[in-house]
Amino acid sequence: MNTLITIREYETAARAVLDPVHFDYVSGGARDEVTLRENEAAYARLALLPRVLRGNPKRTLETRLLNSRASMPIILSPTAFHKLMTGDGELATARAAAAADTIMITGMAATVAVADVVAAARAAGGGDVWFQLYLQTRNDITAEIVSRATDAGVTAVVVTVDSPVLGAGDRNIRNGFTDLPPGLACENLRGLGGDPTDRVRSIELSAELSWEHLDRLRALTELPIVLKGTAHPDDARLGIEHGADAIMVSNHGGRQLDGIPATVDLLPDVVAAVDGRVPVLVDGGIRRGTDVAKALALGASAIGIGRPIMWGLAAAGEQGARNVLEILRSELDHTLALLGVESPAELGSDWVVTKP
Ligand SMILES: Cc1cc2nc3c(=O)[nH]c(=O)nc-3n(C[C@H](O)[C@H](O)[C@H](O)COP(=O)(O)O)c2cc1C
Ligand SMILES: CC(C)CC(=O)C(=O)O
Repeated sequence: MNTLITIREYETAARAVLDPVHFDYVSGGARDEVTLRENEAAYARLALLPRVLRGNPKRTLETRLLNSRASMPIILSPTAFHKLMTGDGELATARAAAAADTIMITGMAATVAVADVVAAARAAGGGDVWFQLYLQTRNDITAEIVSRATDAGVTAVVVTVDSPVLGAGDRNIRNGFTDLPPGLACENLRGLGGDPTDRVRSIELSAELSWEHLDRLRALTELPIVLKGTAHPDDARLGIEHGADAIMVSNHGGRQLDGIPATVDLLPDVVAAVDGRVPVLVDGGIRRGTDVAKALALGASAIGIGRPIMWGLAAAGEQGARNVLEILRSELDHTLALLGVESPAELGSDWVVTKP
């Protein structure tokens, strides 16, 4: 699959091989998909302003985030159900992330248990794994899930807070996609079902959750906590007050509230509110190295990609996910060269202009 040279081509390749129901699940968004389209369109509305003759022959993309390091500021956002894309599921993803020497955020809704994901990343030579959590209303269940992730060796917990209820994907409703096919399950919830006939517990999304639940999580783990899915600057501030060690600006790839702004448009106000106290990450709609550079210039310490990895996995398994990461790495490096900088840290808001 080395003939594929852009993320867009991976999307096309994924469409060609996947069951259309699963392609729609991955690629679709909520309702009219306004936010899904906006996430990408907003990057196109921003332009980059290069500087010239700066004598920067060497570049580095090396990034430090919380207690982790990555070879580049491009990490893997958490996405559910990788076994729908490729037989090895999250094991393939973990190997690809390790090969790229970057951070994989494995999901609570993974089809491979977190311990096996971390083991696969380690066996492939490294790459930190973070664990994405949906807070459960029952603290003992949250505690058990976090304890499994901690024992597995993850180095941060990413708490997704944009999902008091499940987003409404019209494509999924039309396709009748409600359940995983037989044989696949959310392995991180195995054995938590209580009822012996339902050994894999269902993921509970709840509108009952409040900042108190985050306080309880803060009390039960020493791992850094990343708050994922904040849009309002005041929620970023509140998150830090309640113990978050990083903020991830995300609209869940346009899969939750349709009509919420593009994440890159939300980013500057959140960065201002956070005021350097903790790192800010962003995901949604990033398909090119130039998009990565724009997000970094607007204050992100790193960016996450969701669908591109899924498309890579669908098109060519582990190798496809690796290629996706290498395409973005090489595009970002090339963009930095054209901008006249030697590292992401040099970028600031004066490198970006909004087109009229
Ligand atoms: C198929 C799919 C499944 C996802 N599952 C989760 C999940 O389980 N937990 C979560 O926090 N975010 C989930 N997300 C959202 C991603 O973490 C991320 O915010 C989003 O995909 C970024 O946008 P992008 O796909 O345009 O890169 C999912 C996204 C996709 C496309
Ligand atoms: C609720 C999860 C199981 C999946 C998810 O977050 C998504 O598909 O966007």
